[in-house]
Amino acid sequence: MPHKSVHSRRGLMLVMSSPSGAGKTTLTRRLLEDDKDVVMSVSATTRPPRPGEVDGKDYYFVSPERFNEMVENDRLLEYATVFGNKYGTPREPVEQALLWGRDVIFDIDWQGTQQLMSSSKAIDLVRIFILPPSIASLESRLKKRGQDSEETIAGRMAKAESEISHWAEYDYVLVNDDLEETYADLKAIVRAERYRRERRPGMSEFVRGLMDERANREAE
Ligand SMILES: Nc1ncnc2c1ncn2[C@@H]1O[C@H](COP(=O)(O)OP(=O)(O)OP(=O)(O)O)[C@@H](O)[C@H]1O
Ligand SMILES: Nc1nc2c(ncn2[C@@H]2O[C@H](COP(=O)(O)O)[C@@H](O)[C@H]2O)c(=O)[nH]1
Repeated sequence: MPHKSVHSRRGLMLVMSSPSGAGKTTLTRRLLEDDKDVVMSVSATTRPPRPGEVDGKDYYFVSPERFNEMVENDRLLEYATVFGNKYGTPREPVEQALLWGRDVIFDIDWQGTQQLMSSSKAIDLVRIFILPPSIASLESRLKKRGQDSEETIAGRMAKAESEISHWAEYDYVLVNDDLEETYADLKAIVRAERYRRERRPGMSEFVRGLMDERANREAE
């Protein structure tokens, strides 16, 4: 049986971005249900909760004053203003999860992704951009979701083009037409990324073991 070092690996930072309504939350939730090695980075936000959203699970819903405090105390890995509200990634839970070799998934916008890229964490990042099959479907998904006012939906649709313009800054681009197909593609990406050589710190030790074994056999 191979030594356990062969299985040790650095956790991934799996970043999901898209225009609002393309489906990143849906895909993220499915992955979290299916794969116990993946944990969610729960963001802090000044936006009010949507019906059914739970504090501490979907977001940490905080006041603008509390958010500013988090920024000043360097408690956020990245933060940005999106659709008029502030959003940010609490630093400590992410660092803790990566230390334990878990993968962390982030539902953040392009500004946050750029900030993570310019930090020391860049080598751990896997950036995935989700596109809708059409602009009409984006709008109908936001309407069908039924959680935002018409005004909010109009605001998000108005920003869709500028969000989409960042697609080329990502490692992978998925067009979320058929949900089952997109989800299968997402799982394939995660599976492959876990095998990247630079994420497998135990591999050198394992290979040294193979060499030693070969030398020992030759000596016998
Ligand atoms: N492939 C799909 N086909 C049809 N509907 C979909 C598909 N993927 C997601 N949806 C639906 O579209 C709506 C928007 O999806 P979701 O909330 O995941 O988007 P989002 O990108 O996270 O948006 P936001 O940035 O506003 O949080 C949801 O009601 C979801 O069920
Ligand atoms: N830069 C960051 N962007 C974030 C974070 N959490 C969420 N988001 C992005 O905001 C919009 C709107 O989200 P919604 O829940 O109000 O629909 C969406 O693009 C998210 O990806 C964050 O911590 N940092």
